[in-house]
Amino acid sequence: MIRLDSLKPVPDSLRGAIVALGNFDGFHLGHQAVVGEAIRWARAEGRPVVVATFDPHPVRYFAPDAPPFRLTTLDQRQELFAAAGADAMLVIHFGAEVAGMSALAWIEQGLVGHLGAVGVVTGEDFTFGKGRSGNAQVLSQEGPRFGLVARAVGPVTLEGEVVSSSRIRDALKAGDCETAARLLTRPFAIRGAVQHGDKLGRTINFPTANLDIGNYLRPRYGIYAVTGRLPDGRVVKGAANIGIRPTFDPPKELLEPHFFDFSGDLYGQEIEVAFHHFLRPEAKFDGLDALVAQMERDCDEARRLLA
Ligand SMILES: Cc1cc2nc3c(=O)[nH]c(=O)nc-3n(C[C@H](O)[C@H](O)[C@H](O)COP(=O)(O)O)c2cc1C
Ligand SMILES: Nc1ncnc2c1ncn2[C@@H]1O[C@H](COP(=O)(O)OP(=O)(O)O)[C@@H](O)[C@H]1O
Repeated sequence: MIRLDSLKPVPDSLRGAIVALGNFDGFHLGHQAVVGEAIRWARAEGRPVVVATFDPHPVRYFAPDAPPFRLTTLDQRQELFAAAGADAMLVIHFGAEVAGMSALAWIEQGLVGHLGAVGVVTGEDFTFGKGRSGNAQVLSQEGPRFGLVARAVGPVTLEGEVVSSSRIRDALKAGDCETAARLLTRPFAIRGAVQHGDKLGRTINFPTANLDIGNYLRPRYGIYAVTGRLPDGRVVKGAANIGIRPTFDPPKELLEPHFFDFSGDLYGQEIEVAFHHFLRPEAKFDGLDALVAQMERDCDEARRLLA
């Protein structure tokens, strides 16, 4: 799949596209409905489909000190959009220039001028442009002057409530991976390169692949039943600690999965850890024996839950 950059020209083959405009972090059920509508429309007219996303997230620009909240990285989003059937992902670099563009400039210069789009799909509540003055109604009123047709997709509900990124974040902050997975249609997963740690895990027979949590939303700290996707595509089961490992000094924020029935060198390799079930909060243990005994119970429980 092609990755387009809002600062670079768009290849001719992608002009005349139907664009799904949004942020689509998480690519939850609601996002899937917007992108799905763009894909059906494009297929019917034999046009390419471009899915837009922002980097950094506009909230990061307006509130630089807000705690991390991302549900996916750009790479994860690109794979999800590709699997849904999109032809390209457009990364809109969100800075002072984009933040200051009027809704009309978004339409005329961005969607039509830069991208050459002929159709745009958004969620009914999506806003864009300076002062959030742009929305689905503005797109359908002003777009046709520039040859752009707009469609809006209504909210998707699940279990009686609208699906939203904040609902997913709230679930994850409460350790409720199961709800998050239903709204996302897949488990929340953190991807990263395995780093070197204290080399203590192997001495207690629980090696853990250490990952930085980066800009991801922090799920409730604690121990989880997880699966890991390894670089060769293999999926392995495991138990992971996410948090500051209070038994150890100094405390350090990490995601540390121990995979069952696996041995191998993962250092420097990119893996993805999916969160399936919360087991317990992190605890501070008096000594390694007590910690190891608890880790054995955690692994038993994780195996049972993942069976
Ligand atoms: C399933 C599991 C549960 C763990 N629970 C805790 C815990 O409750 N408290 C804690 O301080 N460390 C806990 N740890 C230990 C640390 O995450 C990690 O294994 C230890 O710091 C050794 O790390 P190393 O990879 O840097 O050698 C747990 C690890 C695993 C795999
Ligand atoms: N079953 C396993 N689960 C996780 N990592 C494993 C496993 N077996 C081997 N490893 C390797 O061992 C490393 C972790 O060993 P550990 O002693 O905890 O060292 P560190 O402190 O550097 O993380 C991982 O990064 C990975 O390369």
